[in-house]
Amino acid sequence: MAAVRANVRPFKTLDLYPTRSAPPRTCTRFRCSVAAPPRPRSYSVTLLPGDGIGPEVVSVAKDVLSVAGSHEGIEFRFRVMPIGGVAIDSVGVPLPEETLAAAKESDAVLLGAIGGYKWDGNEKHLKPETGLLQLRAGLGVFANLRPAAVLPQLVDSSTLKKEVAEGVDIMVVRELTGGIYFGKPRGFGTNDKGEDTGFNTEVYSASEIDRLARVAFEVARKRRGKLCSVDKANVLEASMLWRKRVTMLASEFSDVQLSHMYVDNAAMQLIRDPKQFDTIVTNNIFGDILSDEASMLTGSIGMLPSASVGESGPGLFEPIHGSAPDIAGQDKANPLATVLSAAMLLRYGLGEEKAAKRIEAAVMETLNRGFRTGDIISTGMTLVGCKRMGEEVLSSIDSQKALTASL
Ligand SMILES: NC(=O)c1ccc[n+]([C@@H]2O[C@H](COP(=O)([O-])OP(=O)(O)OC[C@H]3O[C@@H](n4cnc5c(N)ncnc54)[C@H](O)[C@@H]3O)[C@@H](O)[C@H]2O)c1
Ligand SMILES: CC(C)[C@H](C(=O)O)[C@@H](O)C(=O)O
Ligand SMILES: [Mg+2]
Repeated sequence: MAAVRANVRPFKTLDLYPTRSAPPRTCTRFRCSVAAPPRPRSYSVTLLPGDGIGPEVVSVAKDVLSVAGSHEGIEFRFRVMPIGGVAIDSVGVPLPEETLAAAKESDAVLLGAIGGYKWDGNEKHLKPETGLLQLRAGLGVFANLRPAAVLPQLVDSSTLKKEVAEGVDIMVVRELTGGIYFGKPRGFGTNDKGEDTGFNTEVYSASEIDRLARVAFEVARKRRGKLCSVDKANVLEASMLWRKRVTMLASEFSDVQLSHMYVDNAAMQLIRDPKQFDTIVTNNIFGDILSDEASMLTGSIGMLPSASVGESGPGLFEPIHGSAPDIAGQDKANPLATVLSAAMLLRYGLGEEKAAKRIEAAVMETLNRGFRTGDIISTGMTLVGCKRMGEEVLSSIDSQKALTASL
């Protein structure tokens, strides 16, 4: 494994849709041409179920990974580690050293969700969310890809009119390890009137913007060639630099059509006419908010996967939703965001395109067969829980296999 880690991994081409071209065996994303090392067929995956619905959805995704992998001759070595609230309760910190070490040593990391009411009042360093931010920073996964595509089967689950929602296919490229989430100074203080204050700092360096923008241009190039950079450059200095750097980089990507939009307008345009967007690139906090908004175009936040990647090392794959404490432990969670994150893990984390496609096709087939969790239910469909949805995806994988065998 050490030899693999010393090289750029073969994984991360940025074609996020299964119907498009297969990934090359060299890394194009960062303009390097290092030959891909021989591809192992046995992978270590660190599972971080976390809190709330996290364990429920990760359990389904683990089974789906195992079965899809077995059909493609892939074996997984899973290691389950604590993060978030469960880690605080068991070892006193939201990201135990052992968890970060295991994640770094593995080939890919799959996370469920963290957080819950129980820990909401904790000090910052003892919040589950702090553990997640430490994990992202520790893995150096600065580029967070959040695809929001309206599947034909779920057009009626969108809260928007059919003609507005149909055909939406957006990729949000969110900066993940900088900006106001990590900027200093931050903290609590007192102003000159003796009032309590709380403060954070939105700060970006040119190199942080450049590396993320390059990923976004490459994503856009492989999609429909349109990149919209979302900022607040009419007010914020960090956004002014953001816009300047993104504009400068555009000359390296003359085949990509770059536009800029203020974030308040972008929030409105996403609802007014979402089909105008192809790829969106934005900072950490705007990306957090806009991707939740974009998820609702597709019917439910329970459908949206994500992949977070850095320049080297394992990627982090997680649904964009949280721990959903309101439905945790009730077998009501939609596991498909995590199942689709597992597909992204195979494609972008491990370069296992066929297995990724197998999972995505099984999800489509399961929806075609009418199975829906409560968040995406519509008239005439069959309401199922989290576990049953997982079983139906597994059965769809097996029926694909049977079909292939009979051809
Ligand atoms: N990456 C993460 O781990 C992550 C992301 C967001 C929020 N959180 C944490 O999760 C906790 C709850 O946050 P929140 O309520 O603002 O957001 P949330 O995403 O957990 O839930 C928002 C709403 O969406 C629903 N929902 C979310 N995922 C679903 C799924 N898979 N299937 C069906 N319905 C689903 C929930 O039931 C809830 O009504 C907080 O502690 C927050 O910090 C964690
Ligand atoms: C839980 C929180 C730290 C996290 C974020 O803000 O990045 C979440 O909202 C997400 O979208 O993954
Ligand atoms: Mg979020």
